Amino acid sequence: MTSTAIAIACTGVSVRFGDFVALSNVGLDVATGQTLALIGPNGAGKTTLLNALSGRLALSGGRVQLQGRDITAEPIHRRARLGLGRSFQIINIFPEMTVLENLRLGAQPMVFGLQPFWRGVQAWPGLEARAREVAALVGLDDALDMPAAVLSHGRQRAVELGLALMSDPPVLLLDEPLAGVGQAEIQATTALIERVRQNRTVLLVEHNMDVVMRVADEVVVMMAGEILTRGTPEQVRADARVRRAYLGGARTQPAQEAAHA
Ligand SMILES: Nc1ncnc2c1ncn2[C@@H]1O[C@H](COP(=O)(O)OP(=O)(O)OP(=O)(O)O)[C@@H](O)[C@H]1O
Repeated sequence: MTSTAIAIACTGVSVRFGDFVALSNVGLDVATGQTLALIGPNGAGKTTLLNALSGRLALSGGRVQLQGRDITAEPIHRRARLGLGRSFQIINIFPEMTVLENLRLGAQPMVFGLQPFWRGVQAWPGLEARAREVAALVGLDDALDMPAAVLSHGRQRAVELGLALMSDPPVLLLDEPLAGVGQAEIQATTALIERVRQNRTVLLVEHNMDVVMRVADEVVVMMAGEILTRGTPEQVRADARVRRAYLGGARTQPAQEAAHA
């Protein structure tokens, strides 16, 4: 496999918060076009890994590569400009602004550095058309002028996803896109994730196993800041160590058992 066949990768990544080791020597690669799900008990380090990849956290050690290019030293906005998109576990939109206004803000990474900052994102010529295109993709074309606050939780999730899609990133990190979405909207939000993953590489953190099994090509299991195992959804589901990791809880299970099992 050439380096460009890997969309995003990290090697030897460690992250510490004071004395606490949140990630320990994590290596991961996601093939171009693949949807890889990252699962593991609470506190395993999944969000921390997304933060390490997207540049929100300083690494204590290790390297990150995007499409064959070392981006370890690049700040968040540069990574975004290079094609790395991100959505958040906690919905990160402006509730009082309309769907269209929110989506326009998602174009920021495309505009950043291309024109003087005082002209702002509103002056970008393709903005309106792109916002409408994305709204249609995420099923919000009927809600463009509504304030985000009046939408259901599932549709607010769609706005959040839409923001990340405005720059059409080839590589997308999704942090629990179903968090807080009620049972009635799980199907629609899952269908949206399936649509969004077409023609791009996705690294998805998700607790809903049915959804993981449905959308992921492969699954990586994390525990206590390390990678426990990786395999197809079926392989991971059948893995006794994975069941033990979940039953044992986040940081109560010794990492050594997993590593040497
Ligand atoms: N900024 C921080 N300062 C101190 N500790 C942190 C910080 N961020 C995360 N942690 C700790 O690092 C560990 C990993 O957290 P992380 O959020 O990455 O876990 P997670 O696998 O995403 O869990 P969840 O499934 O609950 O979202 C946890 O013990 C958490 O308390």
